[in-house]
Parts: sequence; C-alpha cells; structure tokens
Amino acid sequence: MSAPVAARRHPTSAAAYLPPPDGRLDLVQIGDVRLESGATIPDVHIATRRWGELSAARDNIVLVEHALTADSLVTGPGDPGRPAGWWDGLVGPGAPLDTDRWCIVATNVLGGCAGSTGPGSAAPDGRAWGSRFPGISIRDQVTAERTFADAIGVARFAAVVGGSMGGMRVLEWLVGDPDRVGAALVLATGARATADQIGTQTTQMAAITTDPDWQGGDYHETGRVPLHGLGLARRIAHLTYRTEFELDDRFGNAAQAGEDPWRGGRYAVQSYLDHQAAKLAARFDPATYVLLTDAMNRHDIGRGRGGVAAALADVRVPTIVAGIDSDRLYPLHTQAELAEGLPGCSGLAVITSRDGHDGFLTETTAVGKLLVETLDLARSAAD
Ligand SMILES: CC(=O)SCCNC(=O)CCNC(=O)[C@H](O)C(C)(C)COP(=O)(O)OP(=O)(O)OC[C@H]1O[C@@H](n2cnc3c(N)ncnc32)[C@H](O)[C@@H]1OP(=O)(O)O
Ligand SMILES: N[C@@H](CCO)C(=O)O
Repeated sequence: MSAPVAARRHPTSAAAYLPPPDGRLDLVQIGDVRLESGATIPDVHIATRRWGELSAARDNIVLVEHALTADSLVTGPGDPGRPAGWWDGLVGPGAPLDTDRWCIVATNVLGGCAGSTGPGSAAPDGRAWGSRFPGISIRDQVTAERTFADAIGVARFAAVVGGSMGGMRVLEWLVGDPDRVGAALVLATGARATADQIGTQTTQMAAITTDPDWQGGDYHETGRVPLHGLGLARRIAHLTYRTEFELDDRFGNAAQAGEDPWRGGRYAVQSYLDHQAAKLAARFDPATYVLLTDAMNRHDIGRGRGGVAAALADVRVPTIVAGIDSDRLYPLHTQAELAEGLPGCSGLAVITSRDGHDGFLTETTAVGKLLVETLDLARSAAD
C-alpha cells in the first residue's frame, strides 16, 4: 500500500532538512505523538513530498492537505498501480500552486496507509498495530503535522490549503495555531460533523467491520483483508460524493453494456460503483478507512473551545472559504457558517458544479483560481 522508503532520522539540525525535490516520497521520523484522548503513539513517521524550492527566508512553504482516501501525491504519475495525483495540473511551474515561486509540501495523514504511521504499520513489538492503534481526531492529525513542521524546521506556512477532510485540518491549523499560517483555503468542509455525515460514515464503517475478514481489526498478518466491506463502504460514500442529477444524466436506468439486469446482469451505475470500489480496494487499507472516517465523525472545531463560534472568532488569518453548490454531503450552509464566523474571511466563494462534493477534485479551473487568490493573500500578508 505504501512504497517502501527508508525512514529518515528525526533531523538534529532542523534548518538543514527538506524533503527531496520533484515529489519524491520520503519518510520523516517525528517521535511520539500525544493524542487528545491522552494516549500516545510512539515513534511516528510521516510520509511527505515536496515540489519547488525553499526560499532563503524559508517563508514560501504551502502545506497541501489531502482528503480521506488521497495522500501526499498531490501531483505526478505516482507509483505503479497507483492513481495519479489528486490535484494534477494545479501544481508546477506556472500552475496555480506555482513551483517557480512556492515550495509545495504535502504529508500523508497520521493513521494513513501511504507511508505515515497507521494501523497497518509495525507497532513497537514488530506486529501490525491493527486494533491496538488508538482512535484519533482531526486535531490529532494536525498535532502530528505540527510536530512534523517542527522536525523539518518550518516555523510558519505561507498558506495551508485543502478540501473535505483536508479542509478540516486547515481549520484545525487556523484555530489551534493561527500564528503559523499566513493564509488559508478551506474547501468543501464544515465546522463540525453533521448528523447526515456521521450517519453515512458510521454505515460505511459498519460495512467494513462486519466483513468476516475484519477479524476485529487484526487482519494485517492473516492474509485475509476485508476488501468486500471496503468496497461496500466506497459505494455508499461515492453516492454521497456525487449528485442525483449527474448520475441520472450519465447512467439513467440503462443496463451495463453487454449485461441484462433481468438475467443477473448489472445496471450501468452499478457497474460504475463496482469500478470505484475495486479501484479503492486495490490501493487502500480498510483499517485506515475506518480510523480516518471515525476521525471525521469526531470533527468539531469548537470542542473544548467554547463552541464553534467562539473557536472561530479569534482567527485573523486571511482565509478563503469555498463550497460547491451541488454538494449534498458538505452543503453550502456549512461553509456559510465558517465564512461568517472567521473574521479573516471576506465572504463565501461558490463553485458551480454538477459533481457534488467531488467538485473539489474535478473542478480544477475553479479550484485553481481559488488557490491563486489564496496565495495572493499570503503574499499580501507577508508584505
Ligand atoms: C486520485 C484519488 O483517488 S485520490 C482521492 C480522490 N478520490 C476520490 O475522491 C474518490 C472518489 N471520486 C472519484 O474516484 C472520482 O472518480 C474522481 C474525483 C477521482 C474523478 O472524477 P471523474 O473525473 O468525474 O471520474 P468518474 O467519477 O467519472 O470516474 C471515471 C471512472 O469510472 C469508470 N466508469 C465510467 N462508467 C463506468 C461504468 N458504467 N462501469 C464501470 N466503470 C465506469 C471510467 O472508466 C473511469 O475509470 P478510471 O478512473 O479507472 O479511468
Ligand atoms: N473523494 C474524496 C471524498 C472525501 O472527501 C476522497 O475519497 O478523498
């Protein structure tokens, strides 16, 4: 699931360290991470990639935050058998995340399965963590990122940007550590998990944990992996990522080519969902899916901070909040709450799309424009 890369030592001279160029995968050891729950994950490593060069003043780093099933591969062809970058076309010389000016850094989230420490990684006893991996929150993911930033000697990011679960981490940076963020793009996310999200997400988790191959979460060394459950979870999730109109326009009630639903064949939309399920099952660890989905269920920027409004009220960082007009999973009103509550936000940006929540991945022209505007804010903030 993750490319084998020798983990680097925690740098002793932080200022001397930077991940290798051109998006090559690297691992950084960041030490122990203490969680909101009070538990500690020992000896954590974080997978990272970098595009563009660091300025002499080390003030041009943009942190790009990935969503649930993506990873640090923001752009590029990827490793054999893996998909291309999830924001391909948005990073590079002259691209919205312009590597002639900015140094783009992405990490794989704590708990992930693309290089960072997660349930499939070896615990101190050498066996996979499996069910022993503690539950985490979005805030814990950002604690790991903060520790990573300390480890590589980054005092402040010029900007932090991301959508969906990535947007949740942007919010945790903004509220938890505003002095380390120059500007931000918060895309297709909300201040806290909604009942609708928790409902569909716990159903996805159940699809995995009721697969007989789940084995209580301790399947990594058994040769049996709950991929059937993962595929079901992805089908449910994918329906929430797209829209009724788009699916009906593309597939209607047509049969899949060469198949007859009256004789055991599939509908076209069924085949499409089968394909999405198979693609994820080929590259993703079910335990990471459960862990990160549960972290999204826990997402609440106001927890322990006097509620959402109080948490947002002190954030002066110049911020763009954007949503997609057809997003049924993270509806526009959830971004409107953020735009209204964040003093550094000048208003809600709306992306028009028929793709629903997935618009933050598919509407690259509109997203590119927002990224450029965010970096303009970062430049002004630095002046
Ligand atoms: C790169 C990553 O996955 S990182 C994390 C991002 N991933 C996600 O967000 C996952 C959820 N969303 C997706 O997977 C989406 O496909 C996106 C956002 C990646 C891309 O969206 P779109 O460009 O609109 O692609 P779309 O949803 O139409 O899917 C196209 C795929 O469906 C396949 N497909 C279309 N119709 C059918 C059908 N009737 N039967 C089977 N497969 C079908 C296409 O062949 C294509 O396959 P490929 O991706 O293997 O080339
Ligand atoms: N399509 C996104 C959805 C969650 O935002 C992903 O799978 O990462």
